[in-house]
Amino acid sequence: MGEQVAHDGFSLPAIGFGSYALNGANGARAVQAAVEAGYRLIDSAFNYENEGAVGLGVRRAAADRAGVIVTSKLPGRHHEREAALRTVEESVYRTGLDAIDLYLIHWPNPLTGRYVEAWEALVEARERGLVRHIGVSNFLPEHLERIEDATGVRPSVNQIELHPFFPQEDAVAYHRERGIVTEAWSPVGRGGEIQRDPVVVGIAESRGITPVQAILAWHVARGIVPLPKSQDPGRQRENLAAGEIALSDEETAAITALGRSDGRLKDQDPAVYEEF
Ligand SMILES: NC(=O)C1=CN([C@@H]2O[C@H](COP(=O)(O)OP(=O)(O)OC[C@H]3O[C@@H](n4cnc5c(N)ncnc54)[C@H](OP(=O)(O)O)[C@@H]3O)[C@@H](O)[C@H]2O)C=CC1
Ligand SMILES: O=C(O)C(=O)[C@@H](O)[C@H](O)C(=O)CO
Repeated sequence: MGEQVAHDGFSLPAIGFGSYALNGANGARAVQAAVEAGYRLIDSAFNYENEGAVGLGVRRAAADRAGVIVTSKLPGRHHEREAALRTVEESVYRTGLDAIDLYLIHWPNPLTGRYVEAWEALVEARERGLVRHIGVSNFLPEHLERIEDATGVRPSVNQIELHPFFPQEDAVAYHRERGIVTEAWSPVGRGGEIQRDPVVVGIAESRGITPVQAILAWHVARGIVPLPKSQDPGRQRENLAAGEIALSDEETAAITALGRSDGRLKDQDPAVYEEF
């Protein structure tokens, strides 16, 4: 249930796995457990310094590597063409895999203003076979339009901050019209206050599911691919199972209504934020 297909036919599972702060031996164990639990989309980034742990976890898992979509992301300091291509090559090397399945520009860094060059480099990396699919993260519509106008290539995915306090209705509608799959980062609000919200708790109790499952089912109902991170195999399974829960339109609308104008977790507005 809930698989999402991009304009180019690239298909993503209903729920993926986040890996921020899963590093070293513990990180590799957590990723291996996630793949063995059934996750088929793993998120990572050059900046997380865990592409090695992610690759090792995927390779160790008792699963068909070909069915697992491994993602990484290009950091802001490497948007220049040569640096970008070197970084992608290094990412592939660190994973120990033949290629990376999905590679994103991590942040547009619009003040520096080299994201079109970075996109051209990702198009080239795909042509060279270093990566299979390309996309972006934290891009606003103006950034999406600029890269497509410059290259004729539309990203398959845009990964953005998205959780009940920040439901991003306009961005989700914009992506849907263009066949760009929306992935949600910090989909359960980094495990904070959202889980105790009375609306979320009420829906969870009425269905006999956990608050985190109610939140993840809300993403799935909206056609969004959430990327929950958990180091714990039990919570990993709990989160993945939320892909089978179908919320009603009323329940989905009630959670969307929790959105706040100041709902971002941190001061990271992609219109001005620059990430190294
Ligand atoms: N593109 C971008 O700019 C960004 C991308 N990301 C990506 O998105 C992923 C997810 O976002 P992240 O910021 O990690 O936050 P999440 O919203 O995934 O929350 C993770 C936190 O929630 C806890 N948690 C997970 N599942 C449960 C559960 N079932 N019950 C209770 N607590 C739970 C985890 O604890 P525990 O591990 O102990 O279970 C952890 O503390 C990242 O890991 C990263 O891959 C994140 C930020 C920015
Ligand atoms: O984790 C990521 O992908 C980031 O881009 C970070 O900037 C993240 O948003 C963060 O807040 C790390 O503390």
